[in-house]
Amino acid sequence: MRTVVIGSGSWGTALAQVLQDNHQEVLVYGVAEAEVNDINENHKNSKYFGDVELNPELKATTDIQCIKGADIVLLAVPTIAIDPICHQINDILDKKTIIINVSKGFHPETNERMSEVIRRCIDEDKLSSVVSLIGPSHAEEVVIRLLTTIDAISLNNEDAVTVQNLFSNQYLRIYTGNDEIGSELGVAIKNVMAIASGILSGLGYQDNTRAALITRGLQEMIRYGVHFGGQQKTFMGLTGIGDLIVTCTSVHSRNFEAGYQIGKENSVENFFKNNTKTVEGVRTAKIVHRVAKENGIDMPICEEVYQILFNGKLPSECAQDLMIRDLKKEF
Ligand SMILES: NC(=O)C1=CN([C@@H]2O[C@H](COP(=O)(O)OP(=O)(O)OC[C@H]3O[C@@H](n4cnc5c(N)ncnc54)[C@H](OP(=O)(O)O)[C@@H]3O)[C@@H](O)[C@H]2O)C=CC1
Ligand SMILES: O=C(CO)COP(=O)(O)O
Repeated sequence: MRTVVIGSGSWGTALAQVLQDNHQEVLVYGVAEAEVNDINENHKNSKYFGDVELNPELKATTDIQCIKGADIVLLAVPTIAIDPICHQINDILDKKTIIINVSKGFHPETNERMSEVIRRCIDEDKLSSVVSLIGPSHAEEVVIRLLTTIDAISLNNEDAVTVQNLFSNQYLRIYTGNDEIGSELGVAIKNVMAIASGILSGLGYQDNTRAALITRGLQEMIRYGVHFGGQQKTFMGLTGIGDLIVTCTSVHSRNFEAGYQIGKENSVENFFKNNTKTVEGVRTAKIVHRVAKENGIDMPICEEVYQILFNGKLPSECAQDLMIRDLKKEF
């Protein structure tokens, strides 16, 4: 099977290398010539991985026409680029293709999940199915082949199994699942929790606070996910608690890192002035705020993150406000 990975950033490069390690036919398409040249000539993607040596067989191109005839197209671009990229590739695809989504978040205007965006933008006769390859996985660790487990989630079990078999190896183990709603909502909302976790660390709170955040954050994810048709058990799996733990506790997480800076400075100003990284939780916080309000879903942690990011509320005040809410039963 021939796979094209769209996006020469961190996750696209790491996942393409998995396929190359598995001796599959794979090519990376990137818009950034510097990243493409770095992969082809130096066998590195220095912008994201410094001196890490990539599999020397891995190749990249800036020619989008390379998707012609591909059996699988893996989209490894930020959520904001999924809609335009799908429209662009829809004009080029010439046969039924499995589209793999790895992005975590929502469409910025329509609030759609990523699988919904892809199904809307790709013609039915060019789409076998959407498979979301998601779970607890920092590219920085996968690229150096540290043991990782994630899910291939799809409404089409056969395609999920195909993706499972293509990507699984000694360092990456793929499970399959079909709860698209629960899984995609879980991996999106955990980014907001990772920002919250970073903020709390930046403010100086320690282990007790982080455990509280992860546990109560999971309850918010379940409340939101079940409201929209996700299965509660999904949130106990890799795309729920698994991804929540890895992003709320890791120095690799850009969402955690953003939150840490905001907490440390007790202000969002410098983050918004200087950030150039993909921090998906920021847009997700805005969407969750809006959708939760419209649907009467209680999301106190997400709401405080929204107030910090978009309403100028002080992080220190938000942390205190969460503690002095009306007392209640845990479940
Ligand atoms: N990194 C990780 O560990 C993981 C990331 N993810 C998710 O994967 C998604 C992609 O993130 P990630 O790889 O980390 O992001 P990066 O910022 O590392 O890379 C994004 C890449 O997409 C490129 N890009 C942006 N817009 C377009 C476009 N319209 N067409 C083609 N390429 C484009 C960027 O190019 P340029 O450099 O020119 O901007 C860059 O090469 C996110 O939703 C993230 O949440 C999921 C799991 C793990
Ligand atoms: O989704 C991720 C790990 O599973 C990556 O997290 P960040 O986007 O916060 O870096």
